[in-house]
Amino acid sequence: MKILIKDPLILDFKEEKFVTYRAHIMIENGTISDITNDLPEDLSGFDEIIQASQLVALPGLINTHNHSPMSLLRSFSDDLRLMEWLDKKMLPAEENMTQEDIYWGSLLGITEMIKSGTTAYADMYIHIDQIAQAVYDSGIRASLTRGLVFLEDDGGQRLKESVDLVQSWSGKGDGRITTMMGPHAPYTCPPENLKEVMEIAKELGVPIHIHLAETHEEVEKINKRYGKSPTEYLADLGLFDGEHHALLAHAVHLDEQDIALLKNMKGGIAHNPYSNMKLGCGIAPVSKFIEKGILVGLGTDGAGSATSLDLFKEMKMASGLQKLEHLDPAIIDAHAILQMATVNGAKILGIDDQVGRIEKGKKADIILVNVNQPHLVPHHDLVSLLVYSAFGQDVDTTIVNGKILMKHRQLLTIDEEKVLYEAQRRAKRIVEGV
Ligand SMILES: N[C@@H](CCSC[C@H]1O[C@@H](n2cnc3c(=O)[nH]cnc32)[C@H](O)[C@@H]1O)C(=O)O
Ligand SMILES: [Zn+2]
Repeated sequence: MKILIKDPLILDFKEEKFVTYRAHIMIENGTISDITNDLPEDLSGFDEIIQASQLVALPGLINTHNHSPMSLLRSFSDDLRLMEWLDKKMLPAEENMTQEDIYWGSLLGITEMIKSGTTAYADMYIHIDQIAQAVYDSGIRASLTRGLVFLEDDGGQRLKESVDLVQSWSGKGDGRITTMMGPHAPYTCPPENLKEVMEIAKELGVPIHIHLAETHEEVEKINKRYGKSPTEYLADLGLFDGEHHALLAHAVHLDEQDIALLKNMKGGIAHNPYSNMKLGCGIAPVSKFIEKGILVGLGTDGAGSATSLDLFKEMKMASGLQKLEHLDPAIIDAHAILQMATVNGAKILGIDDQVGRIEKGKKADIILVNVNQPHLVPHHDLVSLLVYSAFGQDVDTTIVNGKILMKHRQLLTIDEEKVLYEAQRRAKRIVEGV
C-alpha cells in the first residue's frame, strides 16, 4: 500500500521546538518512506492520494492513560468525590459489564479517539482480551494493561490474565499492540504483591502502568498504613531505580522530596488535567516535573471522569492549570504542551523508536487537521493555533501504521452507527440498579 499526502503544511518536533514546513509525505507499507518537495511526474504508483494543501500534518496524538470501556459510563455519575465515585458507582457498574460490553465500550472509546486525532493510547482495564480485539479490529495503536487489585484472594486469576495478555498480544496487529503490567494503585496493591508484579514485569520486559497520588485521601491512607507518601512507597520498592520503565498516572500530590525520588526513573507521568479538575483532585506539579527533567505526557483517564477523550481539550486544560497555579502565563508554552501530547507520550509508552514524529523511517501515525475554519484563521503561529484554538472535531484525517482510519471525517475501519447503537443499549443495562 502506497499513500501520498500531497502538499500539507507539516508540523514536527525537531531538536527542542516544533518547526513548520511544506512538503509531500510518502508512505509505503506502514512506514514514512520519504518527505520531499519533488514529486514524480507519474503518480499512478500510489494507491491513495490525499490532497492536503489546506491541511496541517502533525504526529498523531498519544493518550497515555485511559480506561476505554468507561466510555459506557460517560455522564452516568458526575459530581462525586473520587473514592465514593469509584467504590459506589464505577466498580458496581463494572461488575455488570459482560465481555461483549467491554468490546463495544472499548470500540466506542476508540471511535472517539480516532475521530479526535489520537493514534496511540494506553489502556488499563478488565476483560482485556476484548479490548485487545477492539484495538486489533479498529487499527489504532495501544499499550494494554490488565488492571490489578489485590484486595481479595482470587487464586492468582488477575495476575494470570495479566501475564497471558503480555504473552499473547504483544506485537500483534503488525506491532501496533504493546503491553504493560498494571498494579492499579498504591492503595489497592500491598508491597509483597507489588514487588512480585515488578519482578514479573522485569522478566517479561514490559513496563509498569500504575495510578499514583491522585487524591489527598490516598496520601493520608498510605501514610497511615506505611508511614510514608505514596511516591516513597513505590520508590522504596525500587520502581524508580532506573531498572523499571514506569507509567505513572496522575502524580498530583507530590512534594519536593517526592519529586526528587523520580530523578532516575525510566518512563514518565501521564497527566490527566480534566479528570483531576472534575474529580476535584488537585493540580499536578507539571512545570516542576519538567524543570527536573521528568517526562510528562498527556492522558484523559476514562470518560467516566474525563467526560470526553479529546486530547485537544486536555492540552488546553494542562496549559491553563499551570498558568493559573503559578499566576504566570509564561510558566509553560504551547510547544511544551504539544510535545507532551506527541513525542513525550511516545517515550512514556516506550514506542518512540516507532512513532511520535513525522520522519523518514518512522511508522506513519499522522493526523491532518483542517485549519481553514472560522475559529482557526489566521495562521500566525500553528503551534498556538492547535494547542489553544483547535478541537478534536477539526481533525480531518487519521492515519495509523500507514493505514487510513478516518478520511475526511469518514471512518474506514469502524461501523460508527453500529458502535453508537450497541453502546447506547448496553450502557443502559449496565447501570440498572447501580
Ligand atoms: N477493578 C478491577 C481492576 C482494575 S482495572 C482499572 C480500574 O481503574 C478504575 N479507575 C478509573 N478511573 C480511575 C481513577 O481516576 N482512579 C483510580 N481508579 C480509576 C476503573 O474503574 C477500573 O476499575 C478488578 O477488580 O480486577
Ligand atoms: Zn485512571
